[in-house]
Amino acid sequence: MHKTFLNYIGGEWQTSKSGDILSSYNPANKTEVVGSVQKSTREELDEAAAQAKKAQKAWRKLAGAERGNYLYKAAVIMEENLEEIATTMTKEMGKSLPEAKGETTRGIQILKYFAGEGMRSDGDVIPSTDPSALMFSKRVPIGVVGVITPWNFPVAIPIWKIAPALIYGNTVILKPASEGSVTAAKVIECFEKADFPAGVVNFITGSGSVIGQGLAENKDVNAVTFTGSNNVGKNIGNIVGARGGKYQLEMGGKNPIIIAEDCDIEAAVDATLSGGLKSTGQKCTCSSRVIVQSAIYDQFKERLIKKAKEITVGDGMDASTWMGPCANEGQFNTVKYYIDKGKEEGATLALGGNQLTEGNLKNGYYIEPTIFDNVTSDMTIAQEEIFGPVLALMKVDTIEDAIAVANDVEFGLSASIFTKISIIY
Ligand SMILES: NC(=O)c1ccc[n+]([C@@H]2O[C@H](COP(=O)([O-])OP(=O)(O)OC[C@H]3O[C@@H](n4cnc5c(N)ncnc54)[C@H](O)[C@@H]3O)[C@@H](O)[C@H]2O)c1
Ligand SMILES: O=CCCC(=O)C(=O)O
Repeated sequence: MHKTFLNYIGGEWQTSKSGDILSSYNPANKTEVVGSVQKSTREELDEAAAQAKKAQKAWRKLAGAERGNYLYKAAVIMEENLEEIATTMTKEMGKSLPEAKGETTRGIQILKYFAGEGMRSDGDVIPSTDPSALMFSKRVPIGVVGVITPWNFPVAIPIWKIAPALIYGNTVILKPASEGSVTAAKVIECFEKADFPAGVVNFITGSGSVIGQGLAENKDVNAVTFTGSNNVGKNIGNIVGARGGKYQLEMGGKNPIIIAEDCDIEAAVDATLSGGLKSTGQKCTCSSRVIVQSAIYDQFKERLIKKAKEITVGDGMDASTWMGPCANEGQFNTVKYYIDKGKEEGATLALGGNQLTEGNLKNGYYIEPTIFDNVTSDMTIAQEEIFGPVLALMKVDTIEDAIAVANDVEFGLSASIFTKISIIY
């Protein structure tokens, strides 16, 4: 029997007056409901903002060390619940259980790090030309911070936004992506158990266009921190900026991995598969453009395909699974769209490209590890973020060409290179 989670506003778990819920389904087993959350209204968001504003007055006055104690306590409670949180994550968005445990551990470490931040220097003394002047900078809270997060890292991303905001005396309202909301609710339960004062940590679920947009528009929300897709992020930045609020946007990527001719090919193959296909390619940092020097192109491609064929695809809860399903139906359809687009535009499908339907796989959103060959920069699959298990192999002659191809996209997020020489560019 699955559980329906409530909003957490002003220190109380509350049912939405809408009477509607949103359910999260297991992408490895489409008919299994992992849990449900509230489909909240704009009025409930306004209430959360008012509560957060009220609570911030006292929260900002606590010593940093005292705020740090709350964060540390939440981290310890999360540690006690690590297994449950990670299992929920795997069931809700499909990443393998070891990856989900790794992410939960990362969230705990981030909380502990920021707990310590309450005892570290929070400013600088700056030399002045006037000997009688004391010039200094000091970090001060902004007020209420709205936190809008995606589904691909449903623990680490909310925490890496919430923890720094809280330690400096801000209060927060978290609105997670619907497809990661049940996992996020379990994290918020740990914050509740850590006894944060009412209104310091608030949690509200619902659609992006109502609750996400509402956070961007609400004047009591002094800053918005967002991670997600480019279009949504740009819209949020415009809305918050227009009302004089502060905003922070972390968005998509189309990241290159350069394979130089002098590299250790086995190490480069392993890194390409891990960087491109772990979490089913659903990372902003996923290295989806594999730029290979022509001298080793065929050798590298052959090794890459051979090892990619060995990848075990399945339910993230199975110990033998290396790669899970796409996180949801929308993402599954997007990946299929880009595979068709790659074929249409003349890239050669060197491996995969199909839905997997054998045995239990038929119940989930599974796509084979997919490798395209002969990809050029003008193709859509070389320019747009796919967010799926699809690698694009691109052949270049020189390192200079490789760097030019690597830079030939509108994105700039992460990049890697496999070589034995130092490159100064
Ligand atoms: N740069 C990074 O650190 C980073 C990290 C993780 C994910 N991402 C990016 O996130 C994307 C995948 O995540 P996603 O599909 O959840 O992204 P998304 O943009 O669809 O959703 C992100 C969040 O925004 C909310 N939202 C949707 N519409 C909104 C609106 N009109 N106004 C306000 N909020 C709205 C969603 O409900 C969700 O909480 C990818 O592009 C990926 O690269 C980036
Ligand atoms: O999806 C974006 C976050 C990427 C990340 O944290 C990672 O690759 O570990």
